[in-house]
Amino acid sequence: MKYGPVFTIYLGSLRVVVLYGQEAVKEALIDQGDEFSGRGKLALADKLIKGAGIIFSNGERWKQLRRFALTTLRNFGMGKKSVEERIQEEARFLVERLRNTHEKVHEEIDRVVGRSRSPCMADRSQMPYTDAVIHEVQRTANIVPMGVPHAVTRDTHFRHYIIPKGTTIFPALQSVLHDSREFPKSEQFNPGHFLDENGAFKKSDFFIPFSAGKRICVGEGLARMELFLLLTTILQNFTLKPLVDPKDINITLVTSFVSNAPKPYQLCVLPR
Ligand code: HEM
Repeated sequence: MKYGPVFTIYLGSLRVVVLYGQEAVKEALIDQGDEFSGRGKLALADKLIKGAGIIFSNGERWKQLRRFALTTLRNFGMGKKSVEERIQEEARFLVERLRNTHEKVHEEIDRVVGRSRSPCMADRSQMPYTDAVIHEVQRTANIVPMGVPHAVTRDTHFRHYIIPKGTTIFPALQSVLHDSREFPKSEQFNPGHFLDENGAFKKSDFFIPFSAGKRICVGEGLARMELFLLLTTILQNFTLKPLVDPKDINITLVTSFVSNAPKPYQLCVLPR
């Protein structure tokens, strides 16, 4: 089915506007960031969370909670050395307990990090292939395909629409992460989507698993640090071997609530 960049659907009696594709999502969440910074309603979240916490709060309360969260995360050292050390410790702990994503990742880890020390964030810039693999995992296994709902904070002129204040907005992150203009054969897992012809890492404006604009994920820096340090530490020490041929593993994601999760499957963790 072909969708336009802005369309309306009904979830029961709730009228919802969906933003589809990179241009519409960027225009709304970044260029008109203020208007689209409200949080939309989710019946289940209303029932369970009752508007508490950052994710489902709005207005002044949200601003204060967000400021507080960012300051606390910064004080805690998000994206800085102290957290890096804590994640390295966690990764070493994992390694102690456990002792092929791809040979190329192993090769890069052996060349840049070696076997005698823990990987650190400074290594990432010299490991374009590993960085591209992590980006491609997040792109293909996007855990929040429709984004978390937003709401417009006032009557908003967007393209040729007037969107009434309070309307729920779903920025369809999946439509950006799977845009075939940016990611040819977008349904296939291919780290080459994030590499240029010389094998250097290539940034993409279409890579938005953490969303964009004023409500962008507060934990992005921490999550990206964890993904890099945990994956590299595990692969530095182990080869992961599925019990069946990798092409027979069903990687279709299971959707529940607003999130996607991979199906569980078994693999062997072999010391290298
Ligand atoms: C791979 C891991 C993660 C992914 C893919 C992810 C993705 C997202 C997405 C898509 C949103 C919705 C943004 C929007 O409303 O447009 C979000 C919001 C949020 N995330 Fe994350 N997240 C991750 C990890 C984390 C971590 C580790 C933390 C905490 C340290 C965190 C804290 C939050 C908070 C507090 C919000 C709400 C922000 C707000 O409403 O202003 N996330 N995240």
